Amino acid sequence: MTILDGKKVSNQIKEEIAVEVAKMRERGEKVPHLAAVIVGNDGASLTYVGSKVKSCEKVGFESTLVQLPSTTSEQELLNKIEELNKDENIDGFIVQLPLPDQIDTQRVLLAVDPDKDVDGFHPTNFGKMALDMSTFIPATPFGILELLERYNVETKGKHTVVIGRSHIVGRPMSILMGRKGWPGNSTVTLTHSHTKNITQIISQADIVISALGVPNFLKAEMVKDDAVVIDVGITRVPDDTKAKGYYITGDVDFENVSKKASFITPVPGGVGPMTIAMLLKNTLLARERHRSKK
Ligand SMILES: Nc1nc(=O)c2c([nH]1)NC[C@@H]1CN(c3ccc(C(=O)N[C@@H](CCC(=O)O)C(=O)O)cc3)C=[N+]21
Repeated sequence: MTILDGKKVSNQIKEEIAVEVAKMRERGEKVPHLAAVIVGNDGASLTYVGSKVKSCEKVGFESTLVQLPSTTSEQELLNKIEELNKDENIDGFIVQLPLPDQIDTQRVLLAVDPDKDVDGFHPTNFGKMALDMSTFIPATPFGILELLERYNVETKGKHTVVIGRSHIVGRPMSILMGRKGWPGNSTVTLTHSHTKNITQIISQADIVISALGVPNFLKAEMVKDDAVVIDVGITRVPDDTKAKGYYITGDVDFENVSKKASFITPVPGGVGPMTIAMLLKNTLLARERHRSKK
């Protein structure tokens, strides 16, 4: 069994990006600038955005954190997005999800300039991804592909079962694993809350990608021997004995599933850190594209 060490690989990727940024500086070029917009003060969202900003500093990017109150109206957020779209200094930005109820997420995602959409959530970019055109691939699926690639995991002809059809993980992952090339060329089954015989389907999977958010959902008896197991679930479980008052767990019963799997991602330290590294990679790409356009 091999652990797909997202922490380690994400640090390697950040080092590679830092080298590129240092070259940009030496050439006297502008370095990439990422902005993150967060509405409200959800604890987990603040943690993620905080680590995105910290990672920017680590690789030498410029970063801007835009914090708006939870009472922000949709129009106020759209105005902020327009400002970021027009700001020549900003190469890419993200609007952290989920957004408060008074804001229509679809309208917000449509307002982001596709050339600055480093999350890859705009329909233009999502469509390009599905059509194998060059674009920004959503960071979490991109991170999973990168892990499979760096650990030389065979995906061709394999049966990949994706659990969960969210717009930011399950849906794009199902498209990417079935694309031509590697990592891809897989036969994909996308499962969700209305899937019948889900345990039977999972038992046939060579590769399982669980993006459900239900702790301990995936148990050892559900996966076949030597399966590749990717755990995208991240749940904070309240626990008074921990310093932070909670611990983090994935969808997978790691202790037992890891005994059966050929490759497996841990939580924490798996897909999460890869997500951040790939967001930085997309931002570097955005900078390079903006430069070559001028
Ligand atoms: N517009 C937008 N883009 C996103 O990419 C996006 C988003 N909204 N909303 C929420 C999800 C979730 N997400 C994570 C990123 C890093 C970790 C991460 O680094 N996790 C650490 C643990 C961090 C902790 O202490 O909670 C780990 O797994 O090791 C987790 C989750 C990005 N998302």
